[in-house]
Amino acid sequence: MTGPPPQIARARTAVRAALLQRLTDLADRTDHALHGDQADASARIIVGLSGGADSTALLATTVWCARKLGLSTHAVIIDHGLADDSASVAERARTTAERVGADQVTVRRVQVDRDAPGGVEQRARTARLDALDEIADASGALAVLLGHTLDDQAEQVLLGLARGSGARSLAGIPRERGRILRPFLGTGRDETTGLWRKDTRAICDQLDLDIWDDPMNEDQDLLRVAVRTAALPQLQEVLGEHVTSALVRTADLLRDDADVLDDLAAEEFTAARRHPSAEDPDGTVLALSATALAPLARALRTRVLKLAAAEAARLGGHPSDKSILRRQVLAADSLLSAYRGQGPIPLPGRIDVHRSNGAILFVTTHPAATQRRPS
Ligand SMILES: Nc1ncnc2c1ncn2[C@@H]1O[C@H](COP(=O)(O)OP(=O)(O)OP(=O)(O)O)[C@@H](O)[C@H]1O
Repeated sequence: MTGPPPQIARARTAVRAALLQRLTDLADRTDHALHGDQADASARIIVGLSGGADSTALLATTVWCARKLGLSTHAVIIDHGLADDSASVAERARTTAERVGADQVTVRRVQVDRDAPGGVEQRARTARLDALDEIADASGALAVLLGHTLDDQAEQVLLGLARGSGARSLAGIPRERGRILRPFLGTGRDETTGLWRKDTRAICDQLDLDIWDDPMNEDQDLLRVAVRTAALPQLQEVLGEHVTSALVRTADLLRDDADVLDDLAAEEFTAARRHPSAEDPDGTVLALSATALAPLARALRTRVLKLAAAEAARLGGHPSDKSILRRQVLAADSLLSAYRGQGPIPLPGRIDVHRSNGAILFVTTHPAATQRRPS
């Protein structure tokens, strides 16, 4: 007896591993005993289906694996309403989902404002993830699976390098965040545990599945398209075919480093934080001990400062979606590493950072909070 083609076998291993890991994590957290390999038969796995090759291959594989594990599969197709034919594309995906045997199929229309400032692509993504989240909440889904591939990962790392990003950003797209899982990114142990775009296409060919190539992919996210169609192929020509695998490996190595550094920084942040003082009973001024932070390595100091800035913005009611620029972090860090009476240093989220009496103070400049600002 011959087994399935290698791409299908690899996809099954990847999806099964991701689902089992999720079930184990949930069982550890809730102390629910798993009955061998089997879980609650009504437990749902949502698959985000665009109708493209990646998510179609993911759905077909998930239906197969979920049945073996006693789980049910719910395909969710988000219609962003951005193209004239978006409803018929969604219906086409619904037909495919029914054909591969999804237990439930939902098409959800979302509103995406085409004319608002900022990228329409980003707004569509946010609306899509919000809708998936809402549907997952409503059905109590155990996991939401997305079809990102190793090619997406390599592109993400290259885009990060082009921006001069640090370890967290070069760690790329996470395999798992809460209930969101991306099984085709593999386990991280080596790239052969994941799937490339050519593999998902091969799976759809082998299973004779109808797939839809999004024409908007070509003009929406221009930088990403340039990386996909020009930069990466050229890099492969000059440096060798292996370059995409190498970029994926870089993401895996840096994710390990970033995880350790972020954990350490969170511990240092907690240890350096001073409790609300008499002058600031509401705790809207966030204070850190400068003496505790100064001896730390810069990689830790800057992470602690970023954590503090995010927390201060939250306390002040101005969580910022702008990330802090490197030069802003270094300016704040100079209050620790090269203090000569400088400051205040402005940061996103309407924060000013001062040094005073052996403390680094993050003060929100929101009018309601300014009244409580220390002198
Ligand atoms: N219209 C859609 N409906 C449901 N799921 C979708 C839709 N579009 C994309 N997805 C899911 O998201 C995955 C990634 O798609 P794509 O690469 O187009 O998104 P992206 O915008 O890069 O996503 P991300 O922001 O997560 O990186 C798909 O494989 C699929 O699982």
